[in-house]
Amino acid sequence: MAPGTASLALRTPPYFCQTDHRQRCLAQLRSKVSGLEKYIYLNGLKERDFIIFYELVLANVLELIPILYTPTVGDACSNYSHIWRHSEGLYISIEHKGHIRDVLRAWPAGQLARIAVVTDGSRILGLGDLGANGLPIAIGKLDLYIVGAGVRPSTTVPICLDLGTNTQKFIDDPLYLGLRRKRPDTEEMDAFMQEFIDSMKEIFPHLLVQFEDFSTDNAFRYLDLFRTKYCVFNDDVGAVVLSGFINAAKLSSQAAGTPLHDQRILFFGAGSAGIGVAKQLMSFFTVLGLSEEEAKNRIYTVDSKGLITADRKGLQAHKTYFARTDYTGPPLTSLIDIIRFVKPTALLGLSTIRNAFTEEVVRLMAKMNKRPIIFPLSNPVALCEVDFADAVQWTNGSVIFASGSPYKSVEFKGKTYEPGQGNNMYIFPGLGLGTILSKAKHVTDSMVERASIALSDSLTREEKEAQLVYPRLGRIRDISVEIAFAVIRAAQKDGVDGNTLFRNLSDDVLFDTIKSKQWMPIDRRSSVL
Ligand SMILES: NC(=O)c1ccc[n+]([C@@H]2O[C@H](COP(=O)([O-])OP(=O)(O)OC[C@H]3O[C@@H](n4cnc5c(N)ncnc54)[C@H](O)[C@@H]3O)[C@@H](O)[C@H]2O)c1
Ligand SMILES: O=C(O)C[C@H](O)C(=O)O
Ligand SMILES: [Mg+2]
Repeated sequence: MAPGTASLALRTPPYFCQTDHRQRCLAQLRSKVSGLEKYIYLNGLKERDFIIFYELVLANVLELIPILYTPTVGDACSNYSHIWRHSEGLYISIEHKGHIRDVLRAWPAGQLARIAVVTDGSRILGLGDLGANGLPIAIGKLDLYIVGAGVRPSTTVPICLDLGTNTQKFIDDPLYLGLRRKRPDTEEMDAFMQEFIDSMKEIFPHLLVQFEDFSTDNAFRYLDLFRTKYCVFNDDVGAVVLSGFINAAKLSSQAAGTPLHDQRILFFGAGSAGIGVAKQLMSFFTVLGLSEEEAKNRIYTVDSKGLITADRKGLQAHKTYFARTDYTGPPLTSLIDIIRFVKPTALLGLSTIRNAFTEEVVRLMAKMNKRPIIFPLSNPVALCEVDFADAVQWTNGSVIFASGSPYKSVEFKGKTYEPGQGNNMYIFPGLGLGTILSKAKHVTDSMVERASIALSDSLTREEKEAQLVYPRLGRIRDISVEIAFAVIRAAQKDGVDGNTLFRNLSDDVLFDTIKSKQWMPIDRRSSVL
């Protein structure tokens, strides 16, 4: 026997079968009771055998995505310093300032890197400032790119910027993984971010950067500062809601017998997500022929102080655009009073306030609308504005519903109701794939908008008949191809595509080309580096 063979034979049981082992792993996973235990198991499996890991996720998308991603990833982030097992992403600390390049060089992907998700942990989902515990959100998003769009694992770079945290309990936690200091002031942070983005461009020249879960002001500021110079975007200020809203508005207008542009949208929550989504929804009206002013007039925003009006003192910059000038009375603070004033056809929640859409609120929406659109979009589930079963019951089944986090179907009066999931996970995988394949220099507004429209158009006839507003998640890979296709064509139209060869491809050939580029877990060379 050759040296070493005996020990190898001892390591692998003689009748070991890979297919059985997949089933074994699934059984082991399912034997775990809590979501967090399942997350830890999957995380270990990925480290041990990334092929089996991705095979299992691809074969069980509906069961496993909610563990790797929202909502369970929220628990993983909250507890990350305690459940940490091994290094799995890149930490860049504010103490690395001056030599960020060297830290980036240590990541093995180098020139092969195509996509990074970067968080500074300052607003993870609706869970607040989690500091260095934010890394799993970047990993979860990248798993969606891999599973949902077929991006090659070895080209992904999860990054957590460790700039300290303003959450004292983490600073006091002896197991906390990050820097024990408060976050820097704007000047120090801006200088760090500029060096970071310049270094990224130098070390990873072909990289698309997704900013994720930065606190509101920084989310807007860094996107504005960097988006024309680098290939960056932020999916939290974005597109998925437009897709679902287009389909929801068709159903609700049809039921009411009113024109589509009569929709009036009330945003409960006016942070980076609320205002970002509101801006994206402007195009719903402008493509119907309304002017910018008319479109803006159909959107109302609410924050913790009530309906946002232009006469409010000290209004934050990002809230001024939608501030109302048609209300000058005493501040309208109760959601019921606001709904009575606005008479919305659609109520969207991005407030992080659990159960903010009370029975009274939901019943009032149903009284005012034959088919009220209610989208409680705050993540994770524990912060969702209303549960699906309640929304169905309180509207007697008339609600058109989509939430940020997943809900199960419910039975009501002998009928099955299927919820929509208005989560940006439908958009960013395809948007990323299209951007990478077209080698786009920037992510333009129309690339994002086309991604959104492609998603709303992607419903099958059966899904339309079932009155869904989003396609079923099990089809995410095919949906991502449709989105990537639309994104590539939009990049070409805007002249930002670096891969000009795609311009000459017919639609059918481009479609097949995108499909052929999707990574499948059969290629062991594409290990998670
Ligand atoms: N579904 C999705 O795809 C998606 C995408 C992005 C963000 N989100 C979710 O949206 C939520 C908000 O994210 P963000 O970045 O805008 O957070 P944020 O903290 O910046 O904004 C929260 C907003 O809610 C308002 N608010 C807080 N308490 C309120 C109250 N009692 N009444 C009325 N308004 C109140 C705040 O004033 C603020 O305007 C998070 O839970 C996040 O997970 C969902
Ligand atoms: O991460 C998610 O589930 C969606 C979104 O990016 C969020 O911040 O809530
Ligand atoms: Mg996010």
